[in-house]
Amino acid sequence: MNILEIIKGKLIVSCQALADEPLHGAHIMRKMAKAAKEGGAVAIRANGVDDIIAIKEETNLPVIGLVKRDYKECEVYITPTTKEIKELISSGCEVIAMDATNRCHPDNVSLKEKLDLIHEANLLAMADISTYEEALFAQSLGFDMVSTTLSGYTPYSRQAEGPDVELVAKLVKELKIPVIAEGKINCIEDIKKIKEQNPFSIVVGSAITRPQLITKRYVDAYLK
Ligand SMILES: CC(=O)N[C@H](C=O)[C@@H](O)[C@H](O)[C@H](O)COP(=O)(O)O
Repeated sequence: MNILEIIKGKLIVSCQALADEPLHGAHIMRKMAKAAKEGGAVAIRANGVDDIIAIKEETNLPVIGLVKRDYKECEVYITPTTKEIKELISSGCEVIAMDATNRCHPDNVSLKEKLDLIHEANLLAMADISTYEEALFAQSLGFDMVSTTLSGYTPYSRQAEGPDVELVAKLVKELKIPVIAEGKINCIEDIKKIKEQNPFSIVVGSAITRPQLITKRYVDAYLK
């Protein structure tokens, strides 16, 4: 079965912890992914080659891979250059997720050239976008799917708590390629609202795999 068939109508869990987060480390992310699989996740979104290899070894689930890396004077950090794409191609992931926002990338390589690199390796490409226009552009370039990952994380996109339900709805209506709903889906109510828009699949991250943020929500609710 190809990955699109596997993820259609199902939950993907993002298992990520950066170096400054308590759960950082491939030995922990592999267990997080194992727990997600036991709970019914059909694929994992993961950051960095070490985590991807460990997660694949532990779960054998399809992986949407990315490499988060900061470059000087550049806001783009999700698979920002061809260097990260090449790392991911050798990682064993099935899909490569990359920033497809309308911002300057650290290298002078166009999104189209990066996309071609992914397709030449026989992998699928996910465009992480923040607006409707960026999604349309990604589709016109030939990306295999778009994800609303970056809504709220670019200065010009919607800034609000909770998932961007409106963007998901508009993308599902207007786009021909699969639309993945991702970002700020923090509770069961959010899942219900998003599901009504009929996205191709849903990604949940922090609400499942970042216990420091989960704890904070409970602490805040208790202290308020
Ligand atoms: C904005 C950004 O850098 N998002 C990252 C993308 O890979 C991850 O840190 C998120 O956890 C993921 O998108 C899932 O979203 P949420 O954790 O809100 O469920």
